Amino acid sequence: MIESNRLRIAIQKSGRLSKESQQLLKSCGVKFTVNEQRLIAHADNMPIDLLRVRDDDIPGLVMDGVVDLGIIGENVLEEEQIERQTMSKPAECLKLRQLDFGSCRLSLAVPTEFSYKNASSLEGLRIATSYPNLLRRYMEQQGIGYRDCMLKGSVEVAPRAGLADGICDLVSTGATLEANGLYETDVIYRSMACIIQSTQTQTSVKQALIDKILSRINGVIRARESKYIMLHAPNATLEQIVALLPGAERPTVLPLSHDSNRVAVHAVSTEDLFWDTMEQLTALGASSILVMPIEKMMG
Ligand SMILES: Nc1ncnc2c1ncn2[C@@H]1O[C@H](COP(=O)(O)OP(=O)(O)OP(=O)(O)O)[C@@H](O)[C@H]1O
Ligand SMILES: O=P(O)(O)OC[C@H]1O[C@H](OP(=O)(O)OP(=O)(O)O)[C@H](O)[C@@H]1O
Ligand SMILES: [Mg+2]
Repeated sequence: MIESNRLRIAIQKSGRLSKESQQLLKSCGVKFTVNEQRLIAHADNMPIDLLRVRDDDIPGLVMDGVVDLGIIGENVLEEEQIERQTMSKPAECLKLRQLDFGSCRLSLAVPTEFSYKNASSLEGLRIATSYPNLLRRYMEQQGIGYRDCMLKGSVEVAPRAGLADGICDLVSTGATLEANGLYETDVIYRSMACIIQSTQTQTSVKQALIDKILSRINGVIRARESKYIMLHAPNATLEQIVALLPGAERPTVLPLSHDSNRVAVHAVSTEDLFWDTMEQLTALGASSILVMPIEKMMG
């Protein structure tokens, strides 16, 4: 690790993970301003530096101990790990936790006119991908021989351009596949963003700061997944109403002034309250139902 008493965190400079990575750190109380031209952003209120890089570089920076933490898609992490293992390079890092964004899957896809039965339909054919290691692992598991066409971008256009017969690329809504006349056949890897730590973090001061950030991330994600619910419930249906609140434990029940037939119920729910549950609550006589976001949670 290059000596520095400031914690270094690598995040994607620009792309699918950059806004949410920055937002997550801001929600954890790290104050910084990003200058689009600059590689490094220094936090004003904590000894933390953010390194803004291509996402492909993040796992290597963490595994080589150049930075302490990184926020990265599990797909890129796993790809780099296999790559480094094959080349006998350091491939160790600690996955601290999965995050709540960057959800996508790595899938095989073929042109709409391709008659596909299973992965063996691709035997001997050429597959374009930016993830040669994850693709190879899957095809080896299936016992299928294929040819690689390594592309860093524009993978979806490869079949139409005559470069490959099929592709192995990231899918979220499927809109990009559809726009390119392709359909998804096999999901080979499901991915979310995650936060990783170098195994070389040296000082206890830095480790304490990492522990603090991680505990705050846990709080931010728990809060994002939770809702604060307030409603008025008739005494007669109180039990049924409380039972309908998703994941709510021990709600607070308060008397209402000038109304002895109803009570106010306040509860923290670990899930969103969906419209159909709201309608069931109303059918049980609940009124003044308020569902509010929670900003922070701890303890
Ligand atoms: N459509 C998507 N929806 C949600 N998450 C996605 C989607 N596509 C990719 N991701 C996740 O975001 C990560 C970054 O995707 P992005 O397309 O920004 O990468 P990139 O083009 O390789 O960027 P870079 O310029 O940093 O190399 C992916 O590795 C994956 O984990
Ligand atoms: O299934 P969809 O919702 O259409 O998403 C999938 C697309 O999203 C990603 O690319 P991105 O848009 O991030 O651009 P990129 O090709 O520059 O990486 C990914 O590489 C796919 O091309
Ligand atoms: Mg990349």
